[in-house]
Amino acid sequence: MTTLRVAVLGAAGRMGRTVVEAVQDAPGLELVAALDRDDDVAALADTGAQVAVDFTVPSVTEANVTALIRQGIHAVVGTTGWTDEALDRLRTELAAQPQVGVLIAPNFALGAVLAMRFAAMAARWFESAEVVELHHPDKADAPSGTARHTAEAIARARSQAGLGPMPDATTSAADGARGADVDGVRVHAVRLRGLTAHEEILLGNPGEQLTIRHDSFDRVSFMPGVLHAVRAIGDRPGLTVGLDQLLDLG
Ligand SMILES: NC(=O)c1ccc[n+]([C@@H]2O[C@H](COP(=O)([O-])OP(=O)(O)OC[C@H]3O[C@@H](n4cnc5c(N)ncnc54)[C@H](O)[C@@H]3O)[C@@H](O)[C@H]2O)c1
Ligand SMILES: O=C(O)C1=N[C@H](C(=O)O)CCC1
Repeated sequence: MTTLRVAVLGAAGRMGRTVVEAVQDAPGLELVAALDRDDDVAALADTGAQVAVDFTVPSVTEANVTALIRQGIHAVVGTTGWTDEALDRLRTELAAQPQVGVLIAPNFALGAVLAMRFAAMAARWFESAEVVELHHPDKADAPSGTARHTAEAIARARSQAGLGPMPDATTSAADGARGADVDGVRVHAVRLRGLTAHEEILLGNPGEQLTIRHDSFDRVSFMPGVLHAVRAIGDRPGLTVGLDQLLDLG
């Protein structure tokens, strides 16, 4: 079996530390670099890294991934905060390095990926849908990348089914009381000590409710998805958004 040389960016962080351990324990993978703030991503090719995993912060991840692409290193990215404009800039970078693969995924937990898929399947059959995400209070961004991705998928499914705006008679609300509006879907963010990463999708019809809930109790929940992506990304040139694209979900 040939060994795949892997680097981790954000290696001192909560996710980075877990990824470092997972890569060290994974058959067929070799950890060749563990970088954090102040390390030089632009010199990573010197380590022989073939794939780099980025769990850093939204303000630096685009510069990191751009540096990886320019060195011909595949990227598996869990850092949140990506905008459509930033994704377009990556596509432009990738056009000049057509052999390089980049995966950007807001959530690597297999259950979370399925919850998003189930929510998108269900969305067209319900009058109302709202998303509640619940995370540890050390998280920088709100709403979570996963909740944004979920809300966008619900909005897309509703639009494709010809559904209009959801019923909501609110005419007066305190700031934030109705959550953030993501493509017309309300998203509510809870920050609570003791939590890790959780999401509930609430779908309502007259007389019934469907709740789809996923809980990550520990960061090890993200590792099977990360390792799967590390092994798969070299065969998937270009930009891929969402781990579901690598799971053969149909
Ligand atoms: N996709 C997923 O499944 C998933 C799961 C958990 C967290 N996340 C996301 O991953 C990101 C990191 O989360 P976390 O909880 O590990 O955060 P964290 O704050 O614990 O870790 C971030 C690390 O990045 C480092 N860093 C900052 N600038 C850097 C740079 N220029 N180069 C290299 N490293 C740098 C920091 O020093 C820190 O060690 C967040 O955006 C979070 O939302 C995604
Ligand atoms: O702990 C975090 O931060 C997480 N961020 C991701 C998000 O924003 O969706 C995924 C879950 C954990």
